[in-house]
Amino acid sequence: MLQLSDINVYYGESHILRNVDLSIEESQMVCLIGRNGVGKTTLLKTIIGLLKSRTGSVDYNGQVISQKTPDQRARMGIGYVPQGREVIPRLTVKENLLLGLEAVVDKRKKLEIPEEIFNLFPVLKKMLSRMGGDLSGGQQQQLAIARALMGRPKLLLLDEPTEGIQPSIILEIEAAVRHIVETTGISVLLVEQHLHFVRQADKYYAMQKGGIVASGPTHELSQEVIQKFLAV
Ligand SMILES: Nc1ncnc2c1ncn2[C@@H]1O[C@H](COP(=O)(O)OP(=O)(O)OP(=O)(O)O)[C@@H](O)[C@H]1O
Repeated sequence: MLQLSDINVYYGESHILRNVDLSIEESQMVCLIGRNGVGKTTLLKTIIGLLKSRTGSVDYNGQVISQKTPDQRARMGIGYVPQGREVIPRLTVKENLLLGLEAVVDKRKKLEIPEEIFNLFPVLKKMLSRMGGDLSGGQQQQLAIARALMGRPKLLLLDEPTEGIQPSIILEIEAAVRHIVETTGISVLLVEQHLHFVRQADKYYAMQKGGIVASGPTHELSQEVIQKFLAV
């Protein structure tokens, strides 16, 4: 469903991503690991079209999308939950969720929240009229993922969804993401530092200095790779 080939990305003259090849299949959960500053967020931003690659191509569902804008890519089904979540603090939970409908192309779309969203994140149902900014970090993360799902993505990109979140909520988010992959056919590309969450993925890619230096099924993650590329 997604194929990156020979991706090279620069910030000005700084060469950030180097010859990156990466692929994700339908209904697959893939995890990207690596230390701070190696280029993981840059890679996600390249997939959604916020950054352009100088070489290579981004193929999505059999189509080259390298020239498509971020909003076109969102409408094609690429959902993105940025690091830091970007919940709108002065909108209610409901209003934040409805914003996710922007990515839906169907003109008959209804301004309502499907029950599946609340099955995944029950806490949101009780909080619909609360301001986004009044939610805890963990609740905001759940809201941010739910908002992305409102856009009915086929591929969901999650940038460090457990950063700064308490352990019990991390487990809830993990379970919800795994459930999404298993029941909806959505593919997930996850940037993550927690080993337990990483292990939920089917496949991993490890990055160092802007390049992919190791990859494979997560059940084959060696102690050496874990120590080299993960904080925990
Ligand atoms: N807007 C920018 N302008 C210039 N350089 C940038 C910019 N954003 C990031 N960088 C640099 O690009 C490199 C990769 O950053 P990136 O955010 O992709 O790393 P990361 O692996 O996601 O790290 P983290 O886990 O800390 O978010 C870093 O050296 C960073 O300093």
